[in-house]
Amino acid sequence: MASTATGASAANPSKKTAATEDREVVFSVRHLWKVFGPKADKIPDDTSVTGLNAQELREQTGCTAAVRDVSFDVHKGEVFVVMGLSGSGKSTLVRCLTRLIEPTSGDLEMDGEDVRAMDRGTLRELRRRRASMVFQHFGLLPHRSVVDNVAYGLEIQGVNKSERRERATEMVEKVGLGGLEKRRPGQLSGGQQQRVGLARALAVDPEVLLFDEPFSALDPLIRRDMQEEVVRLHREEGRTMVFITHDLAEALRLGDRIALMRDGEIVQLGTPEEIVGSPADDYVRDFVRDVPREQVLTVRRAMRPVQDGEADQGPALGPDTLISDAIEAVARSGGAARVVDDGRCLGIVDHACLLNVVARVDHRPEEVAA
Ligand SMILES: Nc1ncnc2c1ncn2[C@@H]1O[C@H](COP(=O)(O)OP(=O)(O)OP(=O)(O)O)[C@@H](O)[C@H]1O
Repeated sequence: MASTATGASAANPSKKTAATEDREVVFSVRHLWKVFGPKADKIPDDTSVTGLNAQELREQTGCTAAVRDVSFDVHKGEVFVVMGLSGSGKSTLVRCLTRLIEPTSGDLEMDGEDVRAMDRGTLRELRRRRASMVFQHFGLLPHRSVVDNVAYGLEIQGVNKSERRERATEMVEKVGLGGLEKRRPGQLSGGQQQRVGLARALAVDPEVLLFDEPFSALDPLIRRDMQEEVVRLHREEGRTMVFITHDLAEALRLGDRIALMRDGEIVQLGTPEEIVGSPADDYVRDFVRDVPREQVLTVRRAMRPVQDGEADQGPALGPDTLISDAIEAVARSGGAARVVDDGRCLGIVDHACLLNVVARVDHRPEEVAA
């Protein structure tokens, strides 16, 4: 299946999607392939093998298509999450964006520039200044202090000492490590070390931050802390982020949009609400089966048409109100609530529609009655 940027479910486009569609494109990826193995470059154009599944392809050609005909855009200011099980192609895909791994075929642009045509010098600059990677193993220099580790990227850029000190100190402060500037990495906890890695990536003020499973080695509480840190930084700075994870809860918490990968393909690309509320196939449905829907889906998905006399009664909720909050509002008022946008009543949520969403009954109450 060719994966496209329009792979997002159109059934119930949320506001988030509408907003991101108007945005500037940072990365544009079209029909991207990365094939490992003998004569890899022949695979993408060979229609006698492109239809094979991963195992058949391996058996017949000795090749692995880690990324397989993938197309999508990353919009300015969004958190774009690449999610999938181990071996689904997440790291390969994200490394292809800055050619840390060389794509086999396809088109790849950053800010409208052809990344595949860039020479080594331009690429180096792109990785240093425009698209910084934050790794799981953050690669801190053990004999340098926190602040010198953070300043390292600036040093490579040739920024003078006093300026890099100043910027590094500011970043250390920003990620909540104020007071620990002089410590060495070995004197920090795992979470603190990860913050140093994050501060180092931020110090060069890149247009995009690329995160490769940065928090997977952290214990759950610290991990949650770091996720909140990323959300906070994103909210404050609006920086574009591409975030790899195999953890669905992390993807749902952080992502404006999520690309769900399987065997090198994007099986669905959409907002958390689209992925959870309208899974593209049984694989995705199974993937999201245990997600508490009321904490991801909004009243847009639950509401029913307004009937006579309902448009000005009951509590008013915005269309992006989570089902869990709507349940509370409806329970408190004892009756139905209105979904109101810009003073216009879009629909009604009552006990039955809210229960239907939680119970995964997708038809509307009036259809049940009919
Ligand atoms: N250098 C390589 N040579 C051959 N095959 C490779 C190479 N790198 C990755 N692969 C294969 O490509 C596929 C995708 O790997 P990739 O590391 O991108 O997956 P991932 O989703 O990031 O996995 P994980 O979550 O375990 O890091 C896997 O089948 C992997 O074995």
